[in-house]
Amino acid sequence: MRVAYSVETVRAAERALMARVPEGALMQRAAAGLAAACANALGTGGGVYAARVVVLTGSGDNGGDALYAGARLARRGAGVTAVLLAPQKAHRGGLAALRAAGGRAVTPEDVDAVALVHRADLVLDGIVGIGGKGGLRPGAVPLAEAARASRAVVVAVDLPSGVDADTGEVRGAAVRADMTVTFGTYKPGLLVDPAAEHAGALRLVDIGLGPDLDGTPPALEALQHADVAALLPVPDAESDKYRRGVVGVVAGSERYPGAAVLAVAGALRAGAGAVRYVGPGAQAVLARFPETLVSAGPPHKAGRVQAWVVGPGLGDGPEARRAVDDVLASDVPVLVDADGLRLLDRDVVRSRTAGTVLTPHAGEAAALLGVAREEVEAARLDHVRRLAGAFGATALLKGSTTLVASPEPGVPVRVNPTGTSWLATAGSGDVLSGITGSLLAAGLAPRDAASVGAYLHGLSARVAAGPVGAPVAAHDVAAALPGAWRDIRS
Ligand SMILES: NC(=O)C1=CN([C@@H]2O[C@H](COP(=O)(O)OP(=O)(O)OC[C@H]3O[C@@H](n4cnc5c(N)ncnc54)[C@H](OP(=O)(O)O)[C@@H]3O)[C@@H](O)[C@H]2O)[C@@H](O)CC1
Ligand SMILES: Nc1ncnc2c1ncn2[C@@H]1O[C@H](COP(=O)(O)OP(=O)(O)O)[C@@H](O)[C@H]1O
Ligand SMILES: [K+]
Repeated sequence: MRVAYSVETVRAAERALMARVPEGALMQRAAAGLAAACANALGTGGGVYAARVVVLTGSGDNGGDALYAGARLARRGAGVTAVLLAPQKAHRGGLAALRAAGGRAVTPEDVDAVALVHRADLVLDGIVGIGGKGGLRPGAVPLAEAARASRAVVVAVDLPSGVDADTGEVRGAAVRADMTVTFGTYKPGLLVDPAAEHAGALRLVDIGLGPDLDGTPPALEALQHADVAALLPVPDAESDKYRRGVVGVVAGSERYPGAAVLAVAGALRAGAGAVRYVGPGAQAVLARFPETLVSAGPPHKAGRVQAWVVGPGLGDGPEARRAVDDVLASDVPVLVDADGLRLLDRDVVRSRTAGTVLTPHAGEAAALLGVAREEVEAARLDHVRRLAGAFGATALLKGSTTLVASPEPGVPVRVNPTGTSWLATAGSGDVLSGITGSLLAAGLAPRDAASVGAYLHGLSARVAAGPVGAPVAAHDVAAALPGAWRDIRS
């Protein structure tokens, strides 16, 4: 499991650890790891010796880390120039170390710092770290832009400056890095868009914070293969189709029978023993998947299921509304997606005794919360938590980083690491509903079903897109599910 802690927790752990280690030790650990990562990055170009390194230096310890790392690179023969954005407040020890190693320090008033950045092989972004508030200040903006436009490798120190460490929001200008070297633990902003997009590849440097973080719940978790393998419902000798779970799918309409086919396609390959389909798309479903158990009539007359999926392609007529109400009145877990989300009654969801999973994209989440879509996209973490709290349900917010929040406060939000933008294709959300519903029917808790569902879905899309990447259609994602399972279990 990859985890990320809030700034408050990081600060508390740092204080506890600092009391036990010599002064400055943590910064030296950070700088050593940072310099090694930079040397590595330069190694793939011309190497450290004679490389042109520019250190963008702010007023705090983030700049201190960058200056000490610059000193280490200077000792190995790099030409290192620190551009001091707040000369009076630049980290004294770091500055002295850089100068002693043969590096120099300048200010944007003395030199054309933008030109320096343009000529650099590597730019270290030590403007601001976890002490930052808001976007970059005006003086730093041209330098960040120059770094992006140059052919230099841009390495962010702890965080890309200008992004919010706790929320993943980017309110204003921010550095765009090729790589972020972060210390002690991941910060939520490194894993959640839009901030995560600014971070590039992530490297975590161990500075010994682990024991002081243990015992505090992280803000975010990202499942990895081993975690998912332990949660996948694998049949054993005692299993039969009913014990593996039956998932009911209420999806599709005369107008959109394809949504039914795609949701069933996901459900059939995600672990339940059988799939029941209820709705007007039965013919299309059976033509594609003869193993589906179809029925006409209301969902509650369809026979026993262990979980329902309701909503994809359902439309919003009276039949659709009745189907949503019927399913929500059941005492088994229910996943509500797409059109189903428009037909929801918040109080009905809140009063359910079995689990409910809501799977909106940003636009649907915005409608459920009564805010603008752009606000949801800008502050995904905040809105997925609000959605879960408001509906007393597990919320899975789809998009560039898919997030899963539980209604209980204090439970870490799960962020899906397997997503790929090849998934941005019509109908792929229907497949995700089927997968996640199937996992619910197989007995996974709502939060696990949603996060394992998103993981399998993203991985299947990657498998389908292939190592180089190529367009995939939603049914390709469903067809690639067995490959993703095998990859996780091997
Ligand atoms: N935690 C750990 O275990 C370890 C942490 N370590 C390192 O320390 C870093 C945190 O250092 P920190 O506390 O000195 O804060 P930091 O981010 O340098 O900001 C300082 C000042 O910047 C300013 N400022 C604010 N917003 C701004 C903006 N948008 N744009 C520009 N400037 C802005 C504001 O000062 P002001 O100018 O307002 O006086 C603020 O006070 C951390 O990220 C990591 O790199 C490691 O050494 C090892 C162990
Ligand atoms: N830029 C992106 N990067 C990664 N995944 C994405 C991106 N855009 C969309 N997705 C994923 O694609 C799926 C689209 O689902 P949805 O919006 O419901 O579409 P549809 O209704 O057409 O099925 C979701 O799983 C979502 O997380
Ligand atoms: K930084």
